[in-house]
Amino acid sequence: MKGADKSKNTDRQTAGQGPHAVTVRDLTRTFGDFVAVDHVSFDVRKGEIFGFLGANGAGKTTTIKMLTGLLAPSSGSGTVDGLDIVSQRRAIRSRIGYMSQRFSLYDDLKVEENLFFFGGVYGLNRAQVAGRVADLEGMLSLSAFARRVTGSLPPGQKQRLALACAILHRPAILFLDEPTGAVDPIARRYFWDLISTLAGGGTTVFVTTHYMDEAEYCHRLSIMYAGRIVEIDSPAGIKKKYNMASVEDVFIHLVDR
Ligand SMILES: Nc1ncnc2c1ncn2[C@@H]1O[C@H](COP(=O)(O)OP(=O)(O)OP(=O)(O)O)[C@@H](O)[C@H]1O
Repeated sequence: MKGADKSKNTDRQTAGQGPHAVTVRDLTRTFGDFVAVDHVSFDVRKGEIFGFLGANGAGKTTTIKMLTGLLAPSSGSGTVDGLDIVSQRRAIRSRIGYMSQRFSLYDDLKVEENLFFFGGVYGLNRAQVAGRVADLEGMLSLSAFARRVTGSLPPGQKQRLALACAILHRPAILFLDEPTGAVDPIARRYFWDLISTLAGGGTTVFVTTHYMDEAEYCHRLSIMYAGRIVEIDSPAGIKKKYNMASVEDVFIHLVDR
């Protein structure tokens, strides 16, 4: 595997050092008496692949919703690409890409129609979308199935299309919420090559996953438990600290309470 070669993790720990793509301080979100995200603080470096891990219900999606302007924090603060997550929510939307396991594509539209639709949502005209799709051809090979109806595509191709739609407007930060949940191991591995290529080009990638082999491809990991971040470091640093052979072992040690 070229892009996502685990042996490159050491180099990646220094990737994107400098100004932060995301900063979060004491970010908290309650639903009634329930504290879903509890005084969370962290920074994500520009160009970093930041893995945001946690068991079901740990508070990952709630955190992402606050960072992407979909949910107001109860308290605390944060910036995304230098913009305030409370007062500059609208401006943040044009700087970020978002893709989830559900892919959010229109199944009844052709592939190219989905691209033009999402390009339009991001303010691109047809010529700009066509130009960007041509630029992405080498990476995503969309032309082979551009005229097919999206609903008829196998999951791996749908995933590539969803990624293309999320990066048409060249976002500075790409949020991926369990992006590989629906695809087979070959498509997952291919997808991580794409993620590495994007990060190599300077895009910051903020990704949640339940696959611990994927966690190993990230520059740094945050592990969340019951609304709090209980560990944050590189995969190598985390394994060394707990003297364990895999991120999965550390993850289970930290969240299986
Ligand atoms: N709108 C809401 N109202 C009440 N509780 C909520 C709401 N949204 C989330 N929660 C609760 O907050 C907690 C955190 O949910 P969240 O979806 O952020 O977890 P997660 O880490 O993303 O989990 P998963 O891996 O299952 O996606 C859960 O207990 C969830 O039930």
